[in-house]
Amino acid sequence: MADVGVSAGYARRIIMEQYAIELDGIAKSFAGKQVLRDVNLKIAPGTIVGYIGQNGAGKSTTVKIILGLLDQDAGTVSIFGRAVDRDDPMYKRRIGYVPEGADLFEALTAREYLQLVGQLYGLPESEADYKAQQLAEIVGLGAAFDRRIASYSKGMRQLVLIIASLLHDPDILFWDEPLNGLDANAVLVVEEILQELRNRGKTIFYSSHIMDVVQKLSDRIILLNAGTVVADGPFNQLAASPDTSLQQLFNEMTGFAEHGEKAKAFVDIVMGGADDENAQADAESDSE
Ligand SMILES: Nc1ncnc2c1ncn2[C@@H]1O[C@H](COP(=O)(O)OP(=O)(O)OP(=O)(O)O)[C@@H](O)[C@H]1O
Repeated sequence: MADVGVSAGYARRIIMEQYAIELDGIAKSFAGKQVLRDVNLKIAPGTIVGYIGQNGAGKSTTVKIILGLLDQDAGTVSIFGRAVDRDDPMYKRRIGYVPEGADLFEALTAREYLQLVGQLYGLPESEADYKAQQLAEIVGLGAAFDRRIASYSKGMRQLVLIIASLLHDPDILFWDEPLNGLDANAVLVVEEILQELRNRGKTIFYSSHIMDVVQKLSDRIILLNAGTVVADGPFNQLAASPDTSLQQLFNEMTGFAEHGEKAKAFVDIVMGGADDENAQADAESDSE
């Protein structure tokens, strides 16, 4: 029976790790304005979660609270069954983050930047360097690896951020608009990487405004509207019919149906009061 302790410990670990991310009653206000209200989520490991919502819905605020970058006003956050502790190195090592439009150190080369990031995550310099270079070569950054980031295009910078988020082999990834600036081929590679990571048990919390990609990639979609979760589930369970797109669902759930009218009013103003001219022309033809 010598192995009973090991088995019990293992079983306990499995139970503790039942959820990669758990939010319980999260609330947050800024200057009296409530941005998140009673957000409750339980996310199993090995899931791609598409976290969507209109501008200002509270997506980044949620992610910053999970990452320990912001304090919530109420509620608890647990990562693999442990309450968030920003001083706990285990916690940091299990998480990778691609922030939207992050500033990179322009004066550094990709090699120098990624070595630095790797070391911050506790990797030995030589290991960080070797791993970063291999990853860079696969995504087509090999030739530019020793060039300063200042000379990089938007898509190349995005690839550097993606590599930086993965160097330490985290278990949970927070990716905010990860496909920003990538060309069509790079998009395909990154989408495949995402699915491969999920297939190997990683949990991906994916925020994007590109609805067809979220629909295609996500195992579970969470729609936040004005700080409240208004839809949560696999897309095929949320959609009213097989013909419904996530874009339609999004418009419906966020109460937005006037995109056509808004576009027309906008272009009318761009073109110098076309409506006024049309109204005048109509009035003239009526009086004839
Ligand atoms: N540090 C802050 N101080 C004051 N208000 C803030 C702060 N951070 C966010 N907010 C406000 O909280 C609300 C939610 O912002 P958040 O960035 O979480 O939205 P989001 O869903 O990520 O939007 P987007 O899709 O535009 O990135 C917005 O009204 C924003 O102005």
